[in-house]
Amino acid sequence: MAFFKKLKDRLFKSSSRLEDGLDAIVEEGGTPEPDLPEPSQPDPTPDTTPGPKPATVPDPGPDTTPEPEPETVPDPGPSTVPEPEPTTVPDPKPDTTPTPDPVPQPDPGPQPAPEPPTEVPTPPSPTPPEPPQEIPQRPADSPPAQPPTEIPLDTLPKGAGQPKPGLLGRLLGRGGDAGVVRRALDDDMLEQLEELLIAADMGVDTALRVTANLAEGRMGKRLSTQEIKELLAQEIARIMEPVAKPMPLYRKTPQVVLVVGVNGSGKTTTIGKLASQFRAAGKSVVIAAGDTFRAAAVEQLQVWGERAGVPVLTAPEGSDPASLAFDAMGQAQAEGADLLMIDTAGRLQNRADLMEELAKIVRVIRKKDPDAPHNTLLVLDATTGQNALSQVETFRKLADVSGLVMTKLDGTAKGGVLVALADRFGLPIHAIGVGEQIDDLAPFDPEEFAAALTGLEV
Ligand SMILES: Nc1nc2c(ncn2[C@@H]2O[C@H](COP(=O)(O)OP(=O)(O)OP(=O)(O)O)[C@@H](O)[C@H]2O)c(=O)[nH]1
Repeated sequence: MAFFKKLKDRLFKSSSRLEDGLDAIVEEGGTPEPDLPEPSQPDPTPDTTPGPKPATVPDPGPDTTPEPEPETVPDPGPSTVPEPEPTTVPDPKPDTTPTPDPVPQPDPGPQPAPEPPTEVPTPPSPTPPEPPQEIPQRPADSPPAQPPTEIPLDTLPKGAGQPKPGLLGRLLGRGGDAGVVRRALDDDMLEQLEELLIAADMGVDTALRVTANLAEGRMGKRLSTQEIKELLAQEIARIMEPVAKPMPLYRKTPQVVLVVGVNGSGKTTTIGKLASQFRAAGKSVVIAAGDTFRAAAVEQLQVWGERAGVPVLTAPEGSDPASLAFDAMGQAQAEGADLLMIDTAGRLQNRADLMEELAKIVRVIRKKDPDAPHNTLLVLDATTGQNALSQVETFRKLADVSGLVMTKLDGTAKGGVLVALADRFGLPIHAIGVGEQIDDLAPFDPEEFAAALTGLEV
């Protein structure tokens, strides 16, 4: 609960925008009601059909998952989805050098994990090559240095997130504090709600979908701000649920995590935060400072490496990032590191160069492990709002993006963009950045997020 409060505080700008807007909408045509509001149930009024809106609306499922989403994998446990390792990355001829490393057996095996003391869910995974474990993400304040292998995130505000049993009941059943202002849901109000969600950067399609779902069966019903918040949170959580997936950890090491994103999106910071969490979970980590063209970026990464207690491999300014990645891979293998995190440049001004640079890094590390990189994380800055959508499109063309991290959700009124991203791309959201400190990377919990975004008290 404490963590939820922190998240809610951090998402203040987004939630207050929604909250203020909702108040204004409800007050505009609403009237205070004394005690019991709308008796709830089967309102005889024949308004079961959600009015004119739904027609416009894309309908819950059409393009939610535009691309096949490699998640063929059987979902083991809580939030472990393995992610089938796309291995699709553009690399026509990976084996310029033979180097047939001893390690790379496909290992389809779903065997139970021997190493972690705690229960590793290790599902019977038919498809994926590796049975991933769990991401070590932990709540900001959990103690470091045990190898929990299980995501401590469940220790968090579960209550906050769970579909609260009485939610609908409360919505429809009571909730009538004296003097609560309610407004009957009509087309005008729906339109205002759509506009509000669009203004919160949810995007047009998603805003339409959310309001249509909210309207279904409720046209003509009188709703208060609080009730609308609850309904919105419910809808948002429903959209986010499928993408809330921690970054999978594979047993095969070193697991290579390529981190991509435009300059300033928070790659370095996120690498530092992740490295710190992995370390806290008992994993050994090596970082490669792959943006060799910017000395400042390298220095910053070194600072984060120090904070996280993780070595940072660098190369002379202007040298070939692929060559650094290759060396780093060698070192990570030699040291028996669990994870190798590779920072990359984010220059989008010249996509051809960047694409070639990323492709070369991939080509080169595959000489040492044909399955690498095992994760390609795209780091997005929430303050860019809708621009994040085009960044995803661009980077998916440049690299085989396997998951997202959204940074700077604190201090922006554009938190709704995460909903748009989930709705549009269906890419796993591994974590969210809610500040500049090392602990300010939170696992992504859809219900907490939805509640925080809508300003719902939990
Ligand atoms: N408020 C806030 N600031 C963040 C967050 N994540 C990163 N930042 C800040 O964003 C700025 C850019 O972060 P970097 O990690 O340097 O971004 P980068 O993508 O590595 O940028 P380059 O090194 O230029 O490629 C820094 O000032 C960070 O402190 C976050 O979650 N919240």
